Amino acid sequence: MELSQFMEGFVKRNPGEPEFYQAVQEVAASVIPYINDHPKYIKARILERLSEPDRIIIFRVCWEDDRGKYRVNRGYRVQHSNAIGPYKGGLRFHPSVNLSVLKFLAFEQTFKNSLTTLPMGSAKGGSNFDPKGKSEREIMRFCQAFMTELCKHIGNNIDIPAGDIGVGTREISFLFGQWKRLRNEFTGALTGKGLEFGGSHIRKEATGYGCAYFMESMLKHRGDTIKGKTCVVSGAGNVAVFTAEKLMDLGAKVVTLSDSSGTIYDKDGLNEEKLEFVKDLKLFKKGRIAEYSDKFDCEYHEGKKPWGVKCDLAFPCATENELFQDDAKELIKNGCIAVAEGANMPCTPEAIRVFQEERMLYAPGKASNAGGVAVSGLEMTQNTTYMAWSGEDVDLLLKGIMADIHQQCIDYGVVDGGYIDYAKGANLAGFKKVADAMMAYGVL
Ligand SMILES: NC(=O)C1=CN([C@@H]2O[C@H](COP(=O)(O)OP(=O)(O)OC[C@H]3O[C@@H](n4cnc5c(N)ncnc54)[C@H](OP(=O)(O)O)[C@@H]3O)[C@@H](O)[C@H]2O)C=CC1
Ligand SMILES: O=C(O)CCC(=O)C(=O)O
Repeated sequence: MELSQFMEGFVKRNPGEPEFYQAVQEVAASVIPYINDHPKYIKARILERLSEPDRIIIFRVCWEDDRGKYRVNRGYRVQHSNAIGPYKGGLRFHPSVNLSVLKFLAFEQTFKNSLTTLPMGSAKGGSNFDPKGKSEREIMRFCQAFMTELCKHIGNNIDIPAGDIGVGTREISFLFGQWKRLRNEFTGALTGKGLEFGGSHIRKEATGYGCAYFMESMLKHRGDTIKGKTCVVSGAGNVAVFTAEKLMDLGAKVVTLSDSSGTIYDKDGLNEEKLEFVKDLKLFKKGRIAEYSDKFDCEYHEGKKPWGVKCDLAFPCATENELFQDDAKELIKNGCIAVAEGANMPCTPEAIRVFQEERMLYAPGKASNAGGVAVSGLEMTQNTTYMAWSGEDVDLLLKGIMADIHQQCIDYGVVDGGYIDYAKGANLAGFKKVADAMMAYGVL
């Protein structure tokens, strides 16, 4: 099988979906040489089947704003694969949400969830609803309207949504409340819930903590450590702040955060007080990161990303395609030795090529940000056994899972000269488990 031939057919079947092409092409480039060596996968058309979602649900979400005006948004759930477990993946509320974005995210989730070692299939969903500037009551009404339709398609052993961009604990709480009301059952059909009603300790921290743990594993494998390193982090949401928190715990200096308006550059580095300010500002008050520079008197670069700042380690934690080829070159010029993706697909293919040609440590999101969904899996286990584990216990399990994912990347990712191609390793290890399950089921 040839990559170009496969992609030609794929693009024809999915017109106008650039993010989906990007994600599929990246995986197909790693997987095709492997399946050419294992023709049973070609005969079973596993790659064609794996790049076609099981099901896509699209629905109208009608709600009333605070002025009594009726509003209409579009809701989606892409149930990509339940080959190795129930559908599982986040919900995104952002004006940029469309089918291409959700299909790429659900596709990526397939390999990520496979890597976690837990029995989870893959999905992604959301809406083009923009939470910015909406009152809490508007957000609640929207979430209730969204769940009124979504509840017909999810459930404990069917599909278990969680948060993503624009969907944090507050939104999950509104969604879960409506689920419970409509279904008249208290089951853990969403993860990322509040601790009082079935949520897991460390879920909100897990994606960021896991990303820092993954970086620590990559550095350790090269005989190095996070301690003393200067780090640039993009974003200022859930993933970014908890990546920064764990990096600081591990002895690093974090000098940037950003949002869609600009970047703060704090030469002295964040500390506990500053990070608490950011959590309150971005996760609760939904303010702008520029307010950090007013409060702590540091540089603010309007409209800029953090990639021009001198650093040892970089963590893109905001959104897809936020780090381009020139940014990658700039990072290398400024001394950066390693990149771990907290976001999904934040580096463009050209940027990744630059990192890999330089033999830098580069961790793809499907490996380095898998800690979030892994702890979601642990939340599901706690819910179904009516248990609540301590934060220490969950953190220990998270560390073990991230170390296991790192090992899988090594097992499948060693290339010429001993360089670890973490992207290839993650794609192949993630692929093999799902593909073998599909083979076992026969023609489905
Ligand atoms: N939450 C989770 O558990 C997981 C999340 N991820 C991924 O991590 C990334 C961040 O998610 P999360 O932290 O949960 O989301 P949040 O909504 O908490 O934060 C998103 C952050 O990214 C910024 N951002 C969003 N869109 C853009 C854009 N188009 N350009 C520039 N900045 C942007 C936001 O800025 P602003 O405030 O201005 O909008 C905000 O700072 C996403 O790629 C997500 O898919 C991956 C694994 C798990
Ligand atoms: O916790 C989950 O189910 C999903 C998290 C997520 O959306 C992701 O891994 O991208």
